[in-house]
Amino acid sequence: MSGATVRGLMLPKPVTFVTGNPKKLEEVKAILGQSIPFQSLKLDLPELQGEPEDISKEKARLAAIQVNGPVLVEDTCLCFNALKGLPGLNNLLKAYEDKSAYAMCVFSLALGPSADPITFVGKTMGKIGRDDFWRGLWFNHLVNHRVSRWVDRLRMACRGIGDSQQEINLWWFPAANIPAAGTGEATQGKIVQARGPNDFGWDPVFQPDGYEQTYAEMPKEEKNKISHRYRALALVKSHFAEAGYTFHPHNA
Ligand SMILES: O=c1nc[nH]c2c1ncn2[C@H]1C[C@H](O)[C@@H](COP(=O)(O)OP(=O)(O)OP(=O)(O)O)O1
Ligand SMILES: [Mg+2]
Repeated sequence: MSGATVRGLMLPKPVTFVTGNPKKLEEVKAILGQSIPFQSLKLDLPELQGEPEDISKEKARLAAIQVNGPVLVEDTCLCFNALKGLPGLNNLLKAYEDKSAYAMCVFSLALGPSADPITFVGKTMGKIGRDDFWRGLWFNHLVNHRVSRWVDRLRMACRGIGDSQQEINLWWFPAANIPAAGTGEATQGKIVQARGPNDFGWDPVFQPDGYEQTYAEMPKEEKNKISHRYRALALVKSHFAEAGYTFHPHNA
């Protein structure tokens, strides 16, 4: 977390949580409850290349300009510990053995269009797939010319389902540039057996430590008690409690 905190600062209006993802919004509502007054807005913000914290901050800057007021945004990724750096053959083979991973959520709060965003990071450790569910590596040679340029952390996204309803395609993308499905810009993919409802990203393939269930198999309330999003929002809440922001009475 960075940036000076001014106690009791009056914000011109309630915070706007900006996202294009309705499932995220659902969770943020459930986790925040009445603790922070916020409204939501669906905007498709461009995601620039870089480290997750920088991507998140940049999203906040762009959102605060559009909203012209205080905004909260988040950027989420699922990261394989074995895939630090590029998923070359060696790292992919390592990932076959070491399925440990973490889900990470980076919230950024920008108090206004010219404010420096403050970030809050939450991580939940776990693993991807389970030995008996692991279907093997799937090398796909849509290798992208950009990968050689971007020796950068890769992000994983989930694009639809595999050959059967029970399988999930996970793809690695350079940095933040997760393209629309079917544009052929992925680097490599993997097929993992899905467990649980398949309606929110990689939830059916991420199993948090200490659980036998994937996020998707857990009751929503349970995920919301241990998730990367929950942990990041706990920091956002304490920031609001410490800062004691007030809201302009005419716009609240
Ligand atoms: O708790 C989660 N459980 C499972 N999957 C998740 C979760 N949270 C994000 N995801 C997925 C959505 C997207 O495929 C990727 C990150 O994308 P990310 O850019 O952060 O979100 P987004 O583009 O869907 O919405 P936004 O408008 O807030 O940027 O991971
Ligand atoms: Mg996005």
